[in-house]
Amino acid sequence: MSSPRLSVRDLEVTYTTKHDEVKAVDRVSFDVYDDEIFGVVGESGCGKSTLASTILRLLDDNGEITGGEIWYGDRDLAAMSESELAREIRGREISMVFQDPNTSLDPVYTIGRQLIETIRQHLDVSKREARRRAIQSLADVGIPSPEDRLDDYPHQFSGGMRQRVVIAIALSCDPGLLIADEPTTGLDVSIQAQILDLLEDINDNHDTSVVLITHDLGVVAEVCDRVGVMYAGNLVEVSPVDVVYDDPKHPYTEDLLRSIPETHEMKAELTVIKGTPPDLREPPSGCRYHPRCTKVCSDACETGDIPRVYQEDGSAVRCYLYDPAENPEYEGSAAGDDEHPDGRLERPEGSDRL
Ligand SMILES: Nc1ncnc2c1ncn2[C@@H]1O[C@H](COP(=O)(O)OP(=O)(O)OP(=O)(O)O)[C@@H](O)[C@H]1O
Ligand code: NI
Repeated sequence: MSSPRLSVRDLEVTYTTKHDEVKAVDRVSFDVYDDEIFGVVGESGCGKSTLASTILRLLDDNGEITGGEIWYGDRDLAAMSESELAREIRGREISMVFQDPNTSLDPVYTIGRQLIETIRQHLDVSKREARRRAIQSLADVGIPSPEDRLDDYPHQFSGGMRQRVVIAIALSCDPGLLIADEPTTGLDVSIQAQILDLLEDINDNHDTSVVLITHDLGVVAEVCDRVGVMYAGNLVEVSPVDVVYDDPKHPYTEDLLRSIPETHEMKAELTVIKGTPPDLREPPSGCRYHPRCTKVCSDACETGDIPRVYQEDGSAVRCYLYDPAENPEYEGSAAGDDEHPDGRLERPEGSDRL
C-alpha cells in the first residue's frame, strides 16, 4: 500500500468571535489515497466546510488552525507560508469547488479569460498553449463546442454548466487533489447526477483524488470509496463505503443511517435521533455523542479521551464500544491503535505522529 496522498493528523480549527471560541474541528485525522473519492458526511454545522477549507487554508479571517498537521506528500500545508501555499499548492496541486459556482466565477470576465489566467498563473506555458489547455479542460467536463464557449460570460451558462466550468478551472492544472464542498447541492436532481458522474470520471481518468463533502448519504453511496463521518467537529468513523452501509461502527453512524429516508429501505425502521447536536462553544466532555447515544458502555464515554480503534474490515472508529478495556462485552478484534492491518497508517517521511 502506497503512502497517502493527503494525510490529516489531529487537526484542530478554532473560530474566535467577540464572546466565544468555537472549536469547529477537533482532533480530526484521516488519509486520502491515490485515485480515491473520500466522502465527508455529517449534519449541518458539524464542521465539514471548515475541514474542507482548512486544507487549502481558505478559512474565514476569524478562524485558525490551532493544532495538527496536513501532509500533502512530504509537505505540511498547515506549516507552510501563505505565499508558498498560494504559489505552489492552491489551484495547482489542490483545487477547490464550492456549492455555488457564482462564488468562484467572476461575472465580468469571459470564462476563457478566467481559465487561461488560472493556467498561466500556475504553469509556465505560452498563451497559445494555455488556450489549448483551456479548451481541453472544457471538453473534459463535457461542455459542447468548447472552443466557441471561451468568449462567453458566466451568465450565458446554465447552473449545471456553470458548475462544470468551475470544475474545468479546478482541473486545468492537473491537480492531484480536488476538494468539492457540496458541489451538487441546489442543482436539479438530474444535473446533480451528471456532476457526480463527472467527478467519478475525473477520478478515473486524471489521477486526481477527490474529497467530497456532502450531507447526503445517498451521494456517498453512489460515488465514494471511503467515507469519514463527522459529528460535532469530530470524525467519529472512517470506513470503506460498503462497511458504512452494511456494518456501521459508531452508534452515531448507525443512528444517522436510520434517520435518513433515502437509506430507509436498507434499515428496519426510520427513527429520529433524540436530542440535538451540541453547541460547539461548549461541547460535551468525553465522546461528544454520549448525551444522545443509546449505547453508552462505560463512564469513560462521558469523560474519557476517546481512542481511535482500527478494525480489520478497514474502518477506524472513535468509540469505547470497540475497546475491550472499557467494554468487556466487545469480542471483535481491534487491530491496535497504531498499526493498521494493511499498512494504511504509514506516515509520510518527516512525520512522526500517529
Ligand atoms: N466564521 C465563523 N465564525 C464563527 N463560527 C463559525 C464560522 N464559520 C463556521 N462557524 C461555526 O463552525 C461550525 C461548523 O461550521 P461549518 O460551516 O464548517 O459546518 P458544515 O458541516 O459545513 O455545515 P453545513 O452542512 O451547514 O454547510 C458551526 O457551528 C458554525 O456555526
Ligand atoms: Ni458546509
